[in-house]
Amino acid sequence: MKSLCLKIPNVDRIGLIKDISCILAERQINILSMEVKPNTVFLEINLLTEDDKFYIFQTIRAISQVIDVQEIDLMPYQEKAEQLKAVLGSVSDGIIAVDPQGNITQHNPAAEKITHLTADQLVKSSLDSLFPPSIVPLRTLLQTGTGYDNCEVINIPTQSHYLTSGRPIMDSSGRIIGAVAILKDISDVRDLVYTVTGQSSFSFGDILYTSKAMQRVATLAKTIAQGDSTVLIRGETGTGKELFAKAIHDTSARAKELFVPLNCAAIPDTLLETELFGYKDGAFTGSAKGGKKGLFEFADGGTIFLDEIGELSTSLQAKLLRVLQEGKIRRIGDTLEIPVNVRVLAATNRNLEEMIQQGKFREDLYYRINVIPLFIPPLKARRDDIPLLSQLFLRRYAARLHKPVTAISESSLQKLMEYHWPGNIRELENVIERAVNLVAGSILLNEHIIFDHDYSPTPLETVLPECALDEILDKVERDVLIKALTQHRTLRQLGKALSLSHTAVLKKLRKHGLSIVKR
Ligand SMILES: Nc1ncnc2c1ncn2[C@@H]1O[C@H](COP(=O)(O)OP(=O)(O)OP(=O)(O)O)[C@@H](O)[C@H]1O
Repeated sequence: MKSLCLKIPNVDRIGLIKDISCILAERQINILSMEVKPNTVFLEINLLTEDDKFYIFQTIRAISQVIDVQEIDLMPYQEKAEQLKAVLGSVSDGIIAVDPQGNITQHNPAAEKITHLTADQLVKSSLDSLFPPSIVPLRTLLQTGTGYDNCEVINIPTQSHYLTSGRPIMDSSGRIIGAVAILKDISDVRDLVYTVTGQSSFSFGDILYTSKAMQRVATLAKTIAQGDSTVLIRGETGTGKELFAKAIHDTSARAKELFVPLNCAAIPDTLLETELFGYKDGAFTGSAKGGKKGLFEFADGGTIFLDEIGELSTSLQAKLLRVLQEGKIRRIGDTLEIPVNVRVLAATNRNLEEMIQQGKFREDLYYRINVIPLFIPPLKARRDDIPLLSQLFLRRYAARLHKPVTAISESSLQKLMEYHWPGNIRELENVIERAVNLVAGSILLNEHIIFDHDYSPTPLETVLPECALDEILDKVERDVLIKALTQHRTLRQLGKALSLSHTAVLKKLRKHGLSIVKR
C-alpha cells in the first residue's frame, strides 16, 4: 500500500499529537512513522482513498495551533538515509559498520568490490560467518574498544587483499554500540604509494627465481633498465620475456609514463599498421572522424613493448625502422611527421639471425633493435627455479579454486624437475593449475601431474567401428585443435601452424566450442 508523508508546522501545545492521532484513528488510517520536532510534526501514514486524503488535510488543518498541512516526498529519517547512502556510495574506500554483536548494519558498494562479497552476502550477516576470526580485527575492537590502523587482511577463500582501519562507535556514556571499518584495496594502496613516492608498482621482486642463471639475467636487466636504449629480449615461449619488459619499464626513468605492450603476431598486418601509427581523418572509408592516434603516440614519453617482433611483415619492419631512426611517426594518409619519444623493448622466440639469412627479417632493423640483447634461459636450463615457481602457482590456484591443497609431494616435485618444459613457465603454470583442479586432498600427488604431451588424441581404432566418416573427421579435427591450443596463443599462430586463415581457425574453434586461452 502506498504511503503519504505529511509535514505539519504548528505552535507547540500539549495534546496536539493526540488530536492528530484521533482524527486518523476515526478514519482507520494507520500511522507508519512519526517524527516530532519543535514546531513541526512529520507523519507517514497509509494512504487509503482520495476522499480520506481530502478529509485529513481539512480536519488536521482545523486543529487549534496547527499552521498548515503539507505533503512531502520523504520523511526526515528517509532523507537522511538517502543522503547517507549517497555519501557512502561516493567514496572509493570500503565502509562496513557493525552492531555490538558483530552483525553488519551498513556497507557501501566499494566494500562489496574490495571484499569480493555480494550485497546479499554482506547485508545482515555476521562478521564471523564471512571472515575467518583470525583476520577480523573488528571483532577484537568490539571487545576492547581500541581502534586500529592499516591492518593487512588477506582472505584466501574470497581472494581479497586490503588494508583496514577500525574505530568503535560509542554512546554518550562511553558504551560500545558498534564499530566501523574502512577498507582500502591493496592495489589502490600500491597506486597511492606509487603516486606519492614514484616507487614502482611492479618490480624485479615480482619475478621469482633462485637459479644462478636467472640471477645473472636479472642483474643485467636492472642495469639495462636505468638506460634508454632499445632492448631485444630473447627466449623460448613462456620464459617470462613480457615480465622482464614490464620490470625494465617500471624500474626505468619512464616508469610514470605508459607501458604499451603489443603482440605483433596477434593482429593482422593491415590492422597492425593502424594500431602502431594511427591514421588521419578520412584516411579510408569507415575511418573514425578526427583520425586516430597510434600506439607510438599513446606511448609518448613511455615504453612500447613489441612482443613477437619476428612476426612483423617486411613492409612494417621498414616502417618501424624509420620510426626508430628518425624518432618520428606519420599517421596513415598523412604527410605530417609527429615526433615521438618512446623507448622500444622488443621480444622474440624466433631465430632472427636465421630469418635474416632467409630474407624474412631486415638486417638493418635487427641491428637497430638488438642494441642490448637479453637472453632469458629456458626452464629446463634452470631447474632450480621449479620448486619455487611450482609453490607460487600452487598457492595461486589453490586460492582461486578454493582448494585446501598446500603441498607438493616429493615424487611429484621430482616428476616436475625431470620434465623438459617446452612451454616453459607458462606450461608449468598450466600443469599446476590442472593438478590443483584434480587434487582432492591437501597434497598434490604424482597422479595429478599431467603434462601437455600426455593428452594424446583419440586413437582412431576406438572411433572407427561405430562412427560415420564425418564423425571420425570431426573427432580428429577437435583433437588436433585441442593439441594446437596447448601450444599456440593467438589465432594467427594457430592459423600458421594449421595452414588455415584466421577466419577458418575461428570458425573451427566455434564449431567445437573451443577458444584461445587468454592469460
Ligand atoms: N620468474 C617468474 N616468476 C613468476 N611468474 C613468471 C616468471 N616467469 C614467467 N612467469 C609467468 O609465466 C607466464 C609467461 O610469462 P610471459 O608472458 O612473460 O612469457 P613470454 O616469454 O613473454 O611468452 P611468449 O613468448 O609466449 O609471449 C606469465 O603468466 C608470467 O607471469
